[in-house]
Amino acid sequence: MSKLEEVFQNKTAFIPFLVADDPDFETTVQNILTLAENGADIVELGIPFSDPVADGPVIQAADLKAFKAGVNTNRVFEIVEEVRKTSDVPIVFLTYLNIPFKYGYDKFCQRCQKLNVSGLVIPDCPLEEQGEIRTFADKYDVDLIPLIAPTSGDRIEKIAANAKGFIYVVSSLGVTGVRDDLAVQQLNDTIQRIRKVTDVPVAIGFGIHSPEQAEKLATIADGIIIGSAVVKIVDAGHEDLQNELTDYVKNIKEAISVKA
Ligand SMILES: O=P(O)(O)OC[C@@H](O)[C@@H](O)c1c[nH]c2ccccc12
Repeated sequence: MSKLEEVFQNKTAFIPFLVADDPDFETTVQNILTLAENGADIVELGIPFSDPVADGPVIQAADLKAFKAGVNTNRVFEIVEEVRKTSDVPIVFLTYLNIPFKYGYDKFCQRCQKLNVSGLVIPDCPLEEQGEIRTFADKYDVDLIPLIAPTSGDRIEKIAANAKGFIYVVSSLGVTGVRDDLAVQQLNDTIQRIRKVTDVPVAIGFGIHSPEQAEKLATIADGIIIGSAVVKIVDAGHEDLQNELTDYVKNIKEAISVKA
């Protein structure tokens, strides 16, 4: 069982998402630590990319802030390095394929291993195109987290059977961002198909923001991923940001712990 898979043992994992360097280096480090200390089981850290095709307005705006702050891949690794001085919280990167490609797959995955970054979510890299990066991800024990979308159809079993770490089930079509109407029954059907071919944990993301939604989804999934709603709190930039994040994580954590 991979390190990430172990995180899901006996609990529903909460996986909040942040954009690295939004709005700056220090705040990102502090935000990760606050999320970790108050219940985040895995932190998904986005490496900003200039053409984030799967991202909605909230995350795109956060990416722009990070670019203004001067973000680049090395700096994202330095953020993790800083976090590692005080925290072992599991971290996965969300990034588009061009970022590790330009950095060099070997060097990128090696640095992930060194900093204990356990997985990569790469929305523009379908299973069929993983070839090259997979060689290095395997070499350095970094899990490539596959995405399964409502459009995955016949490919669900094949994607699931090849998965390590966890499987990211995308709740709805379109781009990232808060939604009120999630098709729980349809998601459950997808998850049942996945469970027939693998024991790898399944986490749901896209559109989730409220404790009520999280609670409902926790009855069918092993993990809950929340991005835009967390990024919105960060980008409001209130002085008591750390308290706001703390309250948010605690509420979600509590909601998903009362699993039926
Ligand atoms: O923002 P949302 O709707 O809560 O969705 C999660 C999400 O932000 C995070 O996992 C993510 C950020 N960018 C992505 C691109 C593709 C898939 C997933 C993501």
